[in-house]
Amino acid sequence: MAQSNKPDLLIIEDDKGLQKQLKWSFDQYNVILAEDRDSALVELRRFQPQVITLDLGLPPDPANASVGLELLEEILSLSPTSKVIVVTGNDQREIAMQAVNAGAYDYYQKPIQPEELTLIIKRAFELAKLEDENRRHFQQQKESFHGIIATSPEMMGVCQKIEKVAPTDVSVLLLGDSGTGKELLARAIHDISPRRSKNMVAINCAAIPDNLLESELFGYEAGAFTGANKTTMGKIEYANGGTLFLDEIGDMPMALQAKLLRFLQERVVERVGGRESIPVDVRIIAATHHTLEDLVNEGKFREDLFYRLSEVVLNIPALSKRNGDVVLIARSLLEKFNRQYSRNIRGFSKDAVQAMEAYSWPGNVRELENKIKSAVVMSDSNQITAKDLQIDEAQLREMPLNLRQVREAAETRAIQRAIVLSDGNISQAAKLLGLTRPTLYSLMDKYSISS
Ligand SMILES: Nc1ncnc2c1ncn2[C@@H]1O[C@H](COP(=O)(O)OP(=O)(O)OP(=O)(O)O)[C@@H](O)[C@H]1O
Repeated sequence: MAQSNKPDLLIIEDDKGLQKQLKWSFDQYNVILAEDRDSALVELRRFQPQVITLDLGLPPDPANASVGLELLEEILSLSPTSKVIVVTGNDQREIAMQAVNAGAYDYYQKPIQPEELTLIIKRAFELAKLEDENRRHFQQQKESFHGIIATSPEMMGVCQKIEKVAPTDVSVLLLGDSGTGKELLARAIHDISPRRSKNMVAINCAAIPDNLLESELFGYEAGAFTGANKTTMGKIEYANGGTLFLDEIGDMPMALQAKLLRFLQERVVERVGGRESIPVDVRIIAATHHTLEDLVNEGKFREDLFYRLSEVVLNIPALSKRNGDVVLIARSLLEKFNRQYSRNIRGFSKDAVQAMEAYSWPGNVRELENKIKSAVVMSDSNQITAKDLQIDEAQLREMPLNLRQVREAAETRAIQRAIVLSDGNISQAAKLLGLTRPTLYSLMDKYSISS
């Protein structure tokens, strides 16, 4: 069933006639009806509506508000951000106040006038939206470090290193597969550095033909070659005072590597066809998905340049190696594309979350970005499903969902690490793990770990 982008409104009402009337009156919302406690809880879990109207007189005892008040508590504990408007009988003001005291957003006394109730509902939606935006904003500030969204220890470590290295002028080499965020990280380094008010200039050494790369980097004088009509500054000069980001440095031709090395040693550029030495002050950040040592061994990359560029090396882990990051980044991307394409998709279905966690993400964050963008544009529902993400099932990693298996794998890893860190000293390892020696021995026995 195709669903609309209308906001979900859950109406909990046991009077069939009234249900019909309300559904008809509120057609600007996606009205979900529930007639008793059980069906209300099912729909609440399914839709997590921002606004709910709750008639306190529910079966099995519609004359009494006790079932309704209990349900109100359950709703608020399951979905604390939902705005609940309680509906009571005309003579039940005291009960209505009790409900508001318990956390209901507002109350409305029967008989229902749809226009009046519409106003209260509309206000509740506006407030819910505002609160939602504030929460997301706060959450994003907490989780985003200069645009880098991360919660995994692996990426937290990278961010900490970036904070340390940024204020200095040392050359940084970022190593990681395509789409892992190398350019984003380079930008973060520039943004935190004292050079932030000057340019960060990025050049992709793999994307520019060899014969043009030199003039792109170093600039050229008028008449230096056919078509060089006027003297033009190169990227290095543009970055003066700021940062030069050399992406895919492993693809730089050997001849140019020599010229770059000379620049790094002397800190002056000579434009193509020029004689003047122009001093330039730039901080260099380079990145590659190649293993540069291999290229050095194969004679394709200069060893002396490699050492110049790699004063600090940061390894950027693949997305599949970042514990907990995929769903976090996916949520933030969903927000971004909802705004960009004026959609109102509320979240991801359970199977989408499972598929995202089990997928190997060979294209890393860029692939995640593409999949979410396409799902946001194409989805007919208010939730993104695994099918919307078009995740290739053959690429799903085996992920145990059985908690015992997960715990055992985690315990094995922690014990192995502790033993390595304490050089095989079991007393020391037990201390690190917060265990007694006999307990550690019995766990090592259980998981067949030797010291
Ligand atoms: N941790 C992250 N949080 C949010 N967005 C991210 C993150 N990492 C990467 N991205 C986004 O993913 C996309 C790809 O990142 P980026 O271009 O920095 O990767 P890259 O490693 O430089 O890729 P390539 O090697 O292919 O040039 C960008 O749109 C970037 O903003």
